Amino acid sequence: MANNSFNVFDYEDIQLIPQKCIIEHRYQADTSAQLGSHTFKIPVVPANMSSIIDEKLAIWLAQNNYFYVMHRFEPETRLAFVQKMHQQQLIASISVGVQAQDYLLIDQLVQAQLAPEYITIDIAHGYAESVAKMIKYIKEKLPTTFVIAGNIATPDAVHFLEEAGADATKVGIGPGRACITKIKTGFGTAGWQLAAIRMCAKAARKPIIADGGIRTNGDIAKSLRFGASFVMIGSLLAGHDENPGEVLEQNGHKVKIYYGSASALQKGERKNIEGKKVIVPYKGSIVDTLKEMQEDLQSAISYAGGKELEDLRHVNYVIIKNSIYNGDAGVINHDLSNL
Ligand SMILES: NC(=O)C1=CN([C@@H]2O[C@H](COP(=O)(O)OP(=O)(O)OC[C@H]3O[C@@H](n4cnc5c(N)ncnc54)[C@H](OP(=O)(O)O)[C@@H]3O)[C@@H](O)[C@H]2O)C=CC1
Ligand SMILES: Nc1nc2c(ncn2[C@@H]2O[C@H](COP(=O)(O)O)[C@@H](O)[C@H]2O)c(=O)[nH]1
Repeated sequence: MANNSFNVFDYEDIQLIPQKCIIEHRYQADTSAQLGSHTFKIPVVPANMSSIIDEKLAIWLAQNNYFYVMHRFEPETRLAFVQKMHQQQLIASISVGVQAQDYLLIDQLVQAQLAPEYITIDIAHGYAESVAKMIKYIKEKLPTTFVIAGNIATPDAVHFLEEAGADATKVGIGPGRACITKIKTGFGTAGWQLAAIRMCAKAARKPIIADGGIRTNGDIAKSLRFGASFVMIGSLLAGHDENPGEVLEQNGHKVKIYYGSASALQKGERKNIEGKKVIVPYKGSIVDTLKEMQEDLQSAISYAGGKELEDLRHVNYVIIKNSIYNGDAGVINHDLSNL
């Protein structure tokens, strides 16, 4: 792929074309999505970031049949977390890196006879031997665990991780709202994330999780159209009562803080910083936001002329650069709350 450039597009450049409706009501559209041996309510997973998810939210998500991935930034709590989830007969889904402590955790899980249903290997540059080695280690020690590996940006990387044994790959380098990778390194899929998903999905033999850059609920349907099986979301699922952190006040408005996993705030030092802190509006309960995501997906399925998520995958589309805000592309915060 070196020295090549591509015709690319992103979420705001695409509109999906409606087909004849075949359902009488939107509630008849089935948004359930399978990953591994479990089926979840919607094909959406909150980002495994410490400003998005904590143990309490993980339990609520699991109890309510949403897929979740716990973050890896309190490494010493992970073993007890898996134990706690299994005691409650809930799915355990955790994150690991590629350091010695992560290998130790796998050994401890084996010793305790605790096999999490899902392990996500979460590192910034996932097209790496270190990730292949960790995939193989998990697959050898915990063969029943579904392994998600990332993050990556290219078909080559998809092949590499699938060859190593990954059950799913996570695509997206730099499109995140709290991300500054593009600015700091010149690399990534920021600005062409949807095209990257398409390229990776065409190459993939296993599910792809589209990670980062989702700014509206319609972007979820678009991700599925271009081959994603699931979508990982940070900023759109930030700012709720259930997200970690206090509700603050700024200029008379309630807000919360959303920060990147590679931000100084997360790392506690200024070393290899590729993330930032973002102030997001306070949005109330995540229950309502997730419900609205499901309703919007049901509506999307109906526009696709279908009755399940699979029907979104075959609709036609048009590419019109920056068209979706009807010429109002200058509106960058995409605040739809007063419509
Ligand atoms: N999706 C995305 O666009 C990005 C996501 N993140 C998230 O931030 C978190 C923390 O990431 P971070 O602390 O930066 O690194 P990681 O924790 O991801 O680093 C994992 C390992 O990879 C090594 N490494 C080699 N090259 C790179 C590279 N270009 N970028 C990062 N690591 C590299 C690191 O070594 P060493 O530290 O010695 O270099 C380290 O041993 C993770 O959760 C990650 O997913 C971060 C950046 C981009
Ligand atoms: N480059 C960075 N990417 C990061 C960082 N922290 C998280 N992330 C990625 O962003 C998505 C969420 O994106 P959003 O657009 O929905 O907000 C998350 O899942 C990670 O992949 C970071 O510090 N730097």
